[in-house]
Amino acid sequence: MGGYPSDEEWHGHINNNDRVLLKVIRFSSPTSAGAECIDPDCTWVEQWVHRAGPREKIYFKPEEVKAAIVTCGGLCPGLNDVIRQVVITLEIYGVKKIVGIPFGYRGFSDNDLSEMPLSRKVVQNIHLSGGSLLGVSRGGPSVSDMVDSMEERGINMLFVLGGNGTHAGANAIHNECLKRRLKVAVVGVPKTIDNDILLMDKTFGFDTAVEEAQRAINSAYIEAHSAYHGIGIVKLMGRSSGFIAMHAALASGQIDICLIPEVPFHLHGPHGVLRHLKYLIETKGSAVVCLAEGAGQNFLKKTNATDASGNIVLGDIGVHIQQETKKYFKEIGIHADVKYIDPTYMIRACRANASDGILCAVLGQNAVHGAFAGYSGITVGICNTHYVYFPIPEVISYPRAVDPNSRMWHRCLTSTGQPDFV
Ligand SMILES: Nc1ncnc2c1ncn2[C@@H]1O[C@H](COP(=O)(O)OP(=O)(O)O)[C@@H](O)[C@H]1O
Ligand SMILES: O=P(O)(O)OC[C@H]1O[C@](O)(COP(=O)(O)O)[C@@H](O)[C@@H]1O
Ligand SMILES: [Mg+2]
Repeated sequence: MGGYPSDEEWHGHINNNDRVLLKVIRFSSPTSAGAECIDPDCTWVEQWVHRAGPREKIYFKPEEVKAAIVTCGGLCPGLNDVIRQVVITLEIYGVKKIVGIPFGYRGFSDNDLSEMPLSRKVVQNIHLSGGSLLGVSRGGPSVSDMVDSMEERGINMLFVLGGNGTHAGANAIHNECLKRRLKVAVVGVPKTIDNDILLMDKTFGFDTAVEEAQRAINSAYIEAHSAYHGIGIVKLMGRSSGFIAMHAALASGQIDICLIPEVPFHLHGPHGVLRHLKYLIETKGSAVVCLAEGAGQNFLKKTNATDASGNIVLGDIGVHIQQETKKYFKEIGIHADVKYIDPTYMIRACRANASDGILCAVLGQNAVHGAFAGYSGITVGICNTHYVYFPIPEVISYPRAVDPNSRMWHRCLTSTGQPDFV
């Protein structure tokens, strides 16, 4: 009757052969919306990944583990939640030596930066604020220098929180450890506010970003709607993919034009954005535009500048569209009150919302389970609502992008009512 089940009845461990399907729709025809078929019969191809979670047999003795956590790239809501959960889970396994590497990969080589001892006490409340307790950075030392540093410090478990670039680094560290025959587990937790990592339902921080983006959109809407012929332009993050812009446009229901890097558009001409803005001003009296920062880069002068990680430094498309809009309305002799909002760093610095908080907690726990299971060169994620381990190279082979033929983009177009701008 009730009570706690005995150990024999408590099936709390994940079997090493448990699998999660990558694709769960059996398309009946290549003409079905969103169909991905290898032949006209849409033959079923089973693709799967390992299920994440605690294993009965563990590969490391907790007392022999020195675990390190590093956070790299740009900020993203939820970094502290993941750090916190990794530390707490490591302690539950019995690990005593847990450290944070300060300021991303740079912390491995910069002698002025000492590692930060971590414990439940240190991390207990860190999720209550945004940012990263450990700090972040772009660029940093060579892979062999990082592995030298890990050897010197005796680190045999490394948890790497970051995006595509960070994961390329993590995979290179994993390969270097293999080459040196080091018994080290390198486990990633994908951090990308842009949601541009392949095969995952979503990455942590994305939900929060969309929620915060909506606030900026709402302000732009109120400004535009309250002004005579008001036009609000909101720039959102998304270097190469427009997920935040697309989702925020859909969520807010206040966007008339959504521009993303994946979908080319004209500004001028009969089918251009500006002509549609004129139509909106004439028919609705105001308009709100949201755009991902990587959209319309073809309109801006290329500088060939890169940041310390090698990412191309983008021009400000928001400012460009604001200027072109002002010029256009002046030329056609129609009054327009154009306001531009760039909330990007305000969005990125937020603490995670409840849904991301839960995702971060589960990912953090599963990262530790994965390392103890003996996996390395893997990253944790959510796939078709189940938590899984992905091989790193599979998820970073190219950045995930919005498919302009996808149902989600068409849902967004239905919501905004915008035409094609080409
Ligand atoms: N191809 C790569 N191989 C190894 N390390 C990389 C690679 N690309 C980026 N990095 C390193 O990963 C870290 C984060 O990369 P960055 O592109 O800034 O952010 P993100 O991981 O969010 O994409 C930086 O320290 C950078 O030097
Ligand atoms: O100003 P920073 O720190 O270079 O960050 C800006 C970039 O950060 C991003 O949000 C993505 O950062 P990550 O690649 O680190 O996830 C981009 O959309 C944006 O271009
Ligand atoms: Mg990157």
